[in-house]
Amino acid sequence: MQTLVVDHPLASARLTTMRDARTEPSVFRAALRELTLMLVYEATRTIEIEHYPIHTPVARTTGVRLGNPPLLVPVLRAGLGMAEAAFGLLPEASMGFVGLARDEETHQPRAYMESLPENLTGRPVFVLDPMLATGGSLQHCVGLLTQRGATDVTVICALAAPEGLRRLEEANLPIRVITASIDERLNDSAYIVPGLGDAGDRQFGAV
Ligand SMILES: O=P(O)(O)OC[C@H]1O[C@H](OP(=O)(O)OP(=O)(O)O)[C@H](O)[C@@H]1O
Ligand SMILES: O=c1cc[nH]c(=O)[nH]1
Ligand SMILES: [Mg+2]
Repeated sequence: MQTLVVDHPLASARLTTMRDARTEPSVFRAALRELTLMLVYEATRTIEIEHYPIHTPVARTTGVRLGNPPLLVPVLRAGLGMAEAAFGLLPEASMGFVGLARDEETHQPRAYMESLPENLTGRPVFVLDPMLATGGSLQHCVGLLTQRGATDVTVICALAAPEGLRRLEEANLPIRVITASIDERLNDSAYIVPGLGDAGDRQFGAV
């Protein structure tokens, strides 16, 4: 499994805003949107392109467009805060949705929503979720994608825990992970340390 840490100063500054417990939800959402732009920019560096002829006002030249736009899959709720930014950079993309909520006691993901194309053979997929903690939620989500034939999955997250990365690595999934930070560890409640708390609650309020 390939893991890319985007440790750009602008990314680190947005992440710091998100980590700070004093940050208001509206500011947290803006920082996540801007961080997502940077992560998606890196994720698309090697995306398939095709060349085609165009005319500028001055001359003929060769242009570039995406050859095989990805399916974007935000993981609800917290991944919703990344959806608009990713779609903005990739207007040619389509979007599917997966809803998962982690049980507070067992830390296992409970699936409550799934809206995905039947066949993902040959289609790149970008999964959007700010948090990779135990890795259970993303392992479940990637499982839904590989069952449909996906073999090229990029997981884009703001923060990852070493434990979750290890779990995904051991599951031998066809994925690469792009994140702004690999934090220290998980605590006894399976929260990332130092982390940023509950990414869903920080954006939308506690439910
Ligand atoms: O790696 P894991 O241990 O599975 O934890 C990560 C998951 O936890 C958070 O979602 P949560 O379950 O809190 O749902 P929410 O987005 O509705 O808050 C987060 O957005 C991930 O989906
Ligand atoms: O630290 C964590 C772990 C799981 N989910 C979150 O939102 N935050
Ligand atoms: Mg949550």
